[in-house]
Amino acid sequence: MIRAIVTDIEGTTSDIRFVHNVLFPYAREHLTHFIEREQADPMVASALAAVRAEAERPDADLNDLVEILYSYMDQDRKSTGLKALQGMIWRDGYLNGSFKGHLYPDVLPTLQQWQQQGIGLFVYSSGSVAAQKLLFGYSEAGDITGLFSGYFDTHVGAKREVSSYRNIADQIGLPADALLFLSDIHQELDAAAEAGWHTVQLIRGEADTESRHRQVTHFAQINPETI
Ligand SMILES: CSCCC(=O)C(=O)COP(=O)(O)O
Ligand SMILES: [Mg+2]
Repeated sequence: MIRAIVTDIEGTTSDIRFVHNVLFPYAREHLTHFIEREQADPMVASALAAVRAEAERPDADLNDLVEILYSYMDQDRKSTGLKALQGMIWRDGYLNGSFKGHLYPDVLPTLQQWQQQGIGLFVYSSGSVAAQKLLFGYSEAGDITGLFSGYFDTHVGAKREVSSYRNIADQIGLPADALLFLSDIHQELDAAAEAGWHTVQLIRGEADTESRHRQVTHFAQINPETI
């Protein structure tokens, strides 16, 4: 029996184009000024230290860090330091009304239904937990963070690693076969399935012919009671 559902964001609850055409360019545009302005903030300093460590460039100055971060953004590298900084930059964009978090229309009513059924709801994204809370806190449907019991980011591990799903199951405190992971990326679902989770793939765009996971186009097609 499914007792908790963990959902990806990009391509699952929200349009990949919102992330790639709105969020990522906003972070890119404001990165240099943000780092110059906020470098003394302990959370910014900690994220910059993480980037120096990841790049194995302990002596990198601000110019070097901007160059490294631009290259990570070009590669869409799921760097924990970059993701922390992007989340902090997006905060300004949400607060000043530059954008709201995109949600597919089927997402909110189905999450509400699952919550009423007593199913725990969680998020797992490469975006930082702070960025996840912003997207759902300033979503097109208003603040829906109350639906979620917890959030996970790359601090538990990368999304294609089996150990990440074991870590999440430990933190939620449920056995793997009581957990359902929703994602658009079959490699992430492969890792979750190897950890013993149930999986469903969201196909919001083109079909994925390489996938061995059950595929749906909307959340409303998923009935946790029959999984
Ligand atoms: C919190 S929305 C931004 C998501 C993000 O930054 C990202 O890189 C999405 O990556 P994912 O592995 O979750 O598809
Ligand atoms: Mg995704």
